[in-house]
Amino acid sequence: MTASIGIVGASGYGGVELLRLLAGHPSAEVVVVAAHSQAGQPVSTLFPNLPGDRVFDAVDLDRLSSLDLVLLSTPHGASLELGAALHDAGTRTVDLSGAFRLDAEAFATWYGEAHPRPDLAPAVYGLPERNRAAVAGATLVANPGCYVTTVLLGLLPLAPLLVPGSVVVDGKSGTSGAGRAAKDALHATHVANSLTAYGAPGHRHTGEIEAQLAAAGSDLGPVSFTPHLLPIARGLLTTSYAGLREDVAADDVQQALREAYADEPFVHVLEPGRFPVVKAVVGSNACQLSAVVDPRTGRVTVVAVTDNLGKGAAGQAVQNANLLLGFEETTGLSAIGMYP
Ligand SMILES: NC(=O)C1=CN([C@@H]2O[C@H](COP(=O)(O)OP(=O)(O)OC[C@H]3O[C@@H](n4cnc5c(N)ncnc54)[C@H](OP(=O)(O)O)[C@@H]3O)[C@@H](O)[C@H]2O)C=CC1
Ligand SMILES: CC(=O)N[C@@H](CCC(=O)OP(=O)(O)O)C(=O)O
Repeated sequence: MTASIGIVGASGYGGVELLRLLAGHPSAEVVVVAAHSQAGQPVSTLFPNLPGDRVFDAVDLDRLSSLDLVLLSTPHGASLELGAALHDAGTRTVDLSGAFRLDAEAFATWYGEAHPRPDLAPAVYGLPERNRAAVAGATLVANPGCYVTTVLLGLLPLAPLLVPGSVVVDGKSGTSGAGRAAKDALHATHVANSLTAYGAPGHRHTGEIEAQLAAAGSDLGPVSFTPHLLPIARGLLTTSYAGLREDVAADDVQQALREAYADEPFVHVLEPGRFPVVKAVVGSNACQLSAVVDPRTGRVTVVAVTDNLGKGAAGQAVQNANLLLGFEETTGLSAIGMYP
């Protein structure tokens, strides 16, 4: 079977990565590449890695709802509208934005606006390593945030071992995490040879991390999260610190991680003392992580890396699409990272 796929937001960074990945997918045909301001423009003008004469389509909901699956790689405002309409039409949809990741109350807190469709908030949370059965049966899937994916893959297996209120997360992202729209702070002259923090306290991903830890049965209370902007195009590294409960040994930490990911194709646990490298996962759907326990402080430090456009966005969206369409979960995602 070949599935007909539509991408909305194809002219953005998530969109171009979806196009790249799906070009290598044996059972998916991308029949709609919809954009907003770029509709009518040749794809290759924006994205030289996609030569040819294909032109960005305009958004046509009737056309989209006739497809096997739609990927929304749009700002959350557009996703709120399109995701709800596609859900109501019964069209399987993966939304890469934050529109449907939180319940309505948390959405209002972290996004500063009322959710227009509380009945869809939250949709099925598309972290396959935790939720693959629910994803497979869903109509609307909320793809997790890039920082959140990276943090959760490290913290979720350890959550029962941690002290509530003790979680501190430091995240660092390449500039493609902010999307294609030119922003002064992302200009090469600001970013190159530099490093800065932003958005703390109160970055939206804080609420998503807290909600997912609680949904997994480990309400660890408020989390401190500070993101930083790395002078690289893509790739993301998170360092999470948390206090360990009194009777937890360093071996318990390693065992929890190994057990959680023994059979996972995309999550690789490194031995303690080996730290993951961003470059090793760029271009792939992988997450690499490792944890070390400091007996002096009683805290664990978990370091994890992903490609923000891979496992942090488009790669994970393809993984979710495979589950929704009944394909092998890894289809089209076999590329390993580029190194050096
Ligand atoms: N970049 C990343 O690493 C990650 C991004 N995300 C999320 O994925 C989504 C896409 O991000 P990203 O690709 O980086 O963003 P970009 O800014 O690069 O792209 C946004 C896309 O949305 C389109 N768009 C804007 N407004 C509308 C609208 N009203 N209707 C239809 N399409 C619209 C744009 O079209 P046009 O250019 O033609 O105007 C463009 O194709 C966002 O919600 C983002 O938060 C999630 C995880 C990681
Ligand atoms: C570098 C950079 O600016 N990163 C973005 C990543 C967030 C993102 O992409 O948003 P969602 O995953 O929630 O949709 C930011 O911090 O806002």
